[in-house]
Amino acid sequence: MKTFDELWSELSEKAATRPEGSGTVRQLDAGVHAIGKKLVEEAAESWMAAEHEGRERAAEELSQLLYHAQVLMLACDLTLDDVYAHL
Ligand SMILES: N=c1c2ncn([C@@H]3O[C@H](COP(=O)(O)OP(=O)(O)OP(=O)(O)O)[C@@H](O)[C@H]3O)c2ncn1[C@@H]1O[C@H](COP(=O)(O)O)[C@@H](O)[C@H]1O
Repeated sequence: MKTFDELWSELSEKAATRPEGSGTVRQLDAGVHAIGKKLVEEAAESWMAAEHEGRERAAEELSQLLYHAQVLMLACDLTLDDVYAHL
């Protein structure tokens, strides 16, 4: 298990060091359009899971939504503070 902040640190490090085999690096290389599509897909899957598949599946899909939101932030060169400024 990891927190949102821990995941952010891990993904920031991956983006900077670009280790071989990282799915995050692969997605960053695919670009904002591809990452955005993935984010929307995970949002839809979260919605469907919440409405039809129960708490555990909703939690799983929402975790993927958070992951892809962080990847999109990295692709846009945004920091957590940039986003938090709008909360
Ligand atoms: N939390 C996640 C995470 N959540 C979702 N995903 C990605 O999102 C995909 C989930 O999408 P789907 O369920 O739609 O599955 P899928 O359609 O089979 O996936 P794809 O074919 O689109 O890859 C997974 O295959 C992963 O590629 C994640 N990939 C990585 N992480 C974490 O990110 C960290 C860094 O990962 P790497 O960059 O791969 O080392 C690690 O700690 C991981 O735990």
